[in-house]
Amino acid sequence: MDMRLDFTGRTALVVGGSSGIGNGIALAFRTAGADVHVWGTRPSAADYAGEEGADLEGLAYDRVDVSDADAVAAAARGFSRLDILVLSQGTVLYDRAEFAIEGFRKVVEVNLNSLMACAAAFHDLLAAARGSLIIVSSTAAFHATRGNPAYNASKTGAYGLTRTLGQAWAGDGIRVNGIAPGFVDTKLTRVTTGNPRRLEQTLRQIPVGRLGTPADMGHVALFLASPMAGYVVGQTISVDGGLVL
Ligand SMILES: NC(=O)c1ccc[n+]([C@@H]2O[C@H](COP(=O)([O-])OP(=O)(O)OC[C@H]3O[C@@H](n4cnc5c(N)ncnc54)[C@H](O)[C@@H]3O)[C@@H](O)[C@H]2O)c1
Ligand SMILES: O=C(O)C(=O)C[C@H](O)[C@H](O)CO
Repeated sequence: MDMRLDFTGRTALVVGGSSGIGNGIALAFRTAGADVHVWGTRPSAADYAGEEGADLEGLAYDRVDVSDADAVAAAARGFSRLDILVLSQGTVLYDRAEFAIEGFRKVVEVNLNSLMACAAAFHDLLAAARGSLIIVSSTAAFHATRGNPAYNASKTGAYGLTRTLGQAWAGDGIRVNGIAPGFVDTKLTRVTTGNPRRLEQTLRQIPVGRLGTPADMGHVALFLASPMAGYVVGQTISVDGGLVL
């Protein structure tokens, strides 16, 4: 039985790893010994300095806009090996902006289309490494959150993509799985957590009675990428304190 969570000598890339959930996942792989790269949207790692939930110490940062598939392919050519790819990029629009087609397209581009761009760009390296791809969707894949048609549809799409790539690429040696976070305290959810009334309503819906943390997501990502999950394919694990129940 191989119960090690030791990723020494492995290379990981976490898209969106410079903040929030992606950062929690990147730090988990860093702690487990991996050589960790992160992609984000700001010009340099220094632009995240001092921001809550952004620890880039020891992580190799590059600015890559993953909604540009050519930029993704070009950046991927800079890698000679990749064992673990985590796709944690995401965005959401408020004030009904997702009901207008421009807003809808913008969100789908980042939350769904870019997943395929990244996965395709790294397929060959992941196959050569018999590696692992982890897609971060959301419990919004399973229940509608008000006012976010593009967010919810893109997350349901991410869930479907995880199953489909899981099936299609298992034979290539790549295990594809997903994490569906519930409600995690990051800047994406500040609109809710920063409002005491909304925060209280949210907490009432979570059986364990607390928000999730990026570290909660990191622990599950380590498991999914490890040999302990060697027979887990195409699955999305809800990591939500019981929210979807
Ligand atoms: N916070 C939650 O409660 C929650 C719940 C469920 C799912 N999620 C999902 O988790 C993921 C991470 O979100 P988060 O909460 O950590 O928020 P976040 O805003 O901290 O993270 C989003 C990340 O995506 C990156 N990103 C956005 N657009 C990009 C682009 N065009 N190119 C490259 N990178 C881009 C950002 O740099 C950022 O690091 C998202 O997919 C989000 O939908 C979050
Ligand atoms: O993915 C989720 O469920 C989130 O919590 C992210 C968003 O903040 C929320 O869905 C928007 O209403």
